[in-house]
Amino acid sequence: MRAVVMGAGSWGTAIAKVLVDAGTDTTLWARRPELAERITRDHTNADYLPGITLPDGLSATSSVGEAMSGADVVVCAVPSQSLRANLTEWMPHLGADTTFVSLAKGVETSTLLRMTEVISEVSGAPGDRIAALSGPNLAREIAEGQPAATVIACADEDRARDLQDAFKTRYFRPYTNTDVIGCEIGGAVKNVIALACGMASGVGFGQNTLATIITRGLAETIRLGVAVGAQIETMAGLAGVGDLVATCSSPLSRNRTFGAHLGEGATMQEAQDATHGQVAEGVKSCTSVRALADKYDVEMPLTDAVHQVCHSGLTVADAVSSLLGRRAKPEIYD
Ligand SMILES: NC(=O)c1ccc[n+]([C@@H]2O[C@H](COP(=O)([O-])OP(=O)(O)OC[C@H]3O[C@@H](n4cnc5c(N)ncnc54)[C@H](O)[C@@H]3O)[C@@H](O)[C@H]2O)c1
Ligand SMILES: O=P(O)(O)OC[C@H](O)CO
Repeated sequence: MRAVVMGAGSWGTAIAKVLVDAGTDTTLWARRPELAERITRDHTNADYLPGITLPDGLSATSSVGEAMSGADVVVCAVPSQSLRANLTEWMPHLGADTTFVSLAKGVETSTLLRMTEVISEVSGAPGDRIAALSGPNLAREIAEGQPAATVIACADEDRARDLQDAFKTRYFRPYTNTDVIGCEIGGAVKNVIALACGMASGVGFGQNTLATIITRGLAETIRLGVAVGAQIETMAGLAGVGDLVATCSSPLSRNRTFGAHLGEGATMQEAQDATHGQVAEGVKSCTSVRALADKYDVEMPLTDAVHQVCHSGLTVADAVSSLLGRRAKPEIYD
């Protein structure tokens, strides 16, 4: 198997390292030629993973044709909202039987499609050739070789098992799952909930508040997931609660950090500037997740509050009052 990872940000670079460590022949594509040169020459990606030494066997290129030549597996590691445009540019270089692996955690704002649906629409590939990889996987920790697990979800179980072999190392343990919808909804919604946790922590609230947001965030994830066809067990797994807990708890999370800036009183622009060009997917996906919830008539008050803070000028303090002022109800309801 030969893999190409398209996108040399923090997760693309970390997952390329995983693939090489797993013994899979892998090339990394970077948009900027100078970054590709530095990765190949110095075995570092100082822009995204400073201090991490990349394997000697990993080379990078900024040529799409060179990167994709002979690749059986194309790993899509660009942000959700730019996946469609990137994939359209890559199309002339794709092989006929390519397997796609989506790493992006988001829902397209213009169409409300999940990332595997975008890949299918643009490439024409059937769903059984498209997998999603998702789990509690903060890029830096994985790049450091800290033990973690993930989920590789694909409708074709044999293909998922082949990918499991291609990504499995002594520190990175992929599980297979056929519930692609559940994995993608879990990954998209947790970014929005991590923004809420960051806001709470920025305001100065402690662990009770965080646990409340995580747990009620999981309830929102499950309600939306079930409505769009996901299995509840997936949301209780690594790509659901696992990723939710990791992202909502870690200062390494860009989404949580973005929310913390807002909670501390920063403007959206100031919070954006503080990301140094790295993507906090939930900022855009709160709009599409909320629209998806509206479409399926699912109640998602935390998502709604995050959306209003990010896009309608609601203050974090007013968001808290509004959430706590909602009518009383049972914990579990349809
Ligand atoms: N970083 C993580 O810990 C992590 C872990 C799991 C999943 N993810 C997901 O992986 C996806 C990629 O995230 P990342 O962490 O690598 O992001 P990043 O911000 O570190 O890097 C994004 C990469 O995409 C490129 N890029 C940015 N905008 C682009 C555009 N318009 N067109 C083409 N390329 C563009 C950048 O140059 C960079 O190489 C996101 O959906 C994210 O949610 C990230
Ligand atoms: O840094 P974030 O907030 O994009 O989260 C990274 C990963 O998705 C965690 O699994």
